[in-house]
Amino acid sequence: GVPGMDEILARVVAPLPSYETRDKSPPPPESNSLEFMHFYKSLDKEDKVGFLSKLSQDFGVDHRSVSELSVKLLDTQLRDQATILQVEDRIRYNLTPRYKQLLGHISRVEGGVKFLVDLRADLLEIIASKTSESPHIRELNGTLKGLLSEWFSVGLLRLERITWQSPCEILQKISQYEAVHPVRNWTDLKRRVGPYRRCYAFTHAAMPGEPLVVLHVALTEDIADNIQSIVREFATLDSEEDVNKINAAIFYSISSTQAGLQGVELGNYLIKRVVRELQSEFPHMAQFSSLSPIPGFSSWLQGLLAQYRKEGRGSDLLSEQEWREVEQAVDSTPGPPTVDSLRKLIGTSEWMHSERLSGVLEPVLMRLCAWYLYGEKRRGYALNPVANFHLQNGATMWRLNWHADSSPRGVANSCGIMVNYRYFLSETSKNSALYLQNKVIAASEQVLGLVSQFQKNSKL
Ligand SMILES: CC(C)(COP(=O)(O)OP(=O)(O)O)[C@@H](O)C(=O)NCCC(N)=O
Repeated sequence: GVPGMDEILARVVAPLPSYETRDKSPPPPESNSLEFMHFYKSLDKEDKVGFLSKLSQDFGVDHRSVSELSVKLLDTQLRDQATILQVEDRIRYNLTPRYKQLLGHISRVEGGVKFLVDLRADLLEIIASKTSESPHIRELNGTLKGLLSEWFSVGLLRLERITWQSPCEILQKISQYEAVHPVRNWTDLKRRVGPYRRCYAFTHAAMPGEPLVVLHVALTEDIADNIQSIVREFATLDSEEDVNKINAAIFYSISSTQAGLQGVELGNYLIKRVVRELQSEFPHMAQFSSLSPIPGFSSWLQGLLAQYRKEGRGSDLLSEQEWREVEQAVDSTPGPPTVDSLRKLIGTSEWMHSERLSGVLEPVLMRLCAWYLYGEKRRGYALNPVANFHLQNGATMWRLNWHADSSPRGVANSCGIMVNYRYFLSETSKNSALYLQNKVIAASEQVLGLVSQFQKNSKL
């Protein structure tokens, strides 16, 4: 245990005022919140778990009073509506965890909201790492997520466009937070906020100077099919005159910066907000799409090949013709190629530089990748987290792009393939509902065609 923990909790976590005095009791002194924050920050990770367990378990809902009131409600079922509503309101009030009042008080002191965002990040880490399986910890996380969702609702967020004239401390953070295509140097960063580019972030008054989620956009003639043309291109010297070179907005990187705001859907709101911003700047713009990585495809593929080999079904993955082509292309290994030679082939990036080999592998890898994105599920939703994110937003799985990312990371993670999730504005809310409720994936003819090729080949 943590010395002084019980004492500080009993003193600082004010009891829930009685139902009768709920609107009349003054808030506890700000010093209580400040002391709580200071104490918590002084704890090491292990003690934080103990502290949060105690807070959530002993300072939550008074279960006895709720059950007593529930019995009363059963009695009054026969009474008039007013009485029933009264008892229900008492139950509603008594279902407020005692610590929820404390969280509200903390949010009103300087730096309190940021403290609570970081506290939720601790809770999420405790839950994800199964350090604690306590249902009270999960309940505390749920309560805090509810409060954060209210405080960070889209109406209270500020959209900021980041340019080369933005303060250095913001530009530095944009560079540091970039999670998808790491910024290499100042020149690289300058290009990402320069001509034919846009960079937007949501900020919140309670966390000044902190970009909560960052979206990088490329303004292009049509929907980009490779990332090098976006992040590798030498800075275009001309300014952004040529407006008819701008017909499409490509979201090529989005990153949330606060782990504690996971589940608050900031990225989705930012994309929709930026679309509106770009439509007002470029009224004729009609194409909005991501250019997304496919993290996890290569490792999934290695697993699939191993599984097929174990089950002796290796030959199912490729047609006779394709196996022969692979055999000819890798003339080094004697005898007919096996799944192993295919695994070795894909294990390095050599094949990318051989015109012949990549020609042979293209149809195979494209249909396997289409299946990975469209067919592989986790609890019914897309297994790939980036696909799941865009599909939840209502985007359409629109186009797989071969040789889209020739960087070592791109080849290692997804055999160089990237995917466009396209935002057809009139369809996003319908697609999002169909996906979330019925787990239906909106996909284009190209994607569905590749998926059916996989299914024909693998007799799945
Ligand atoms: C993709 C992101 C921005 C989605 O964030 P958000 O919209 O807040 O979703 P959620 O965290 O509320 O589920 C977030 O998951 C993230 O930063 N992922 C790592 C970088 C990436 N783009 O995959």
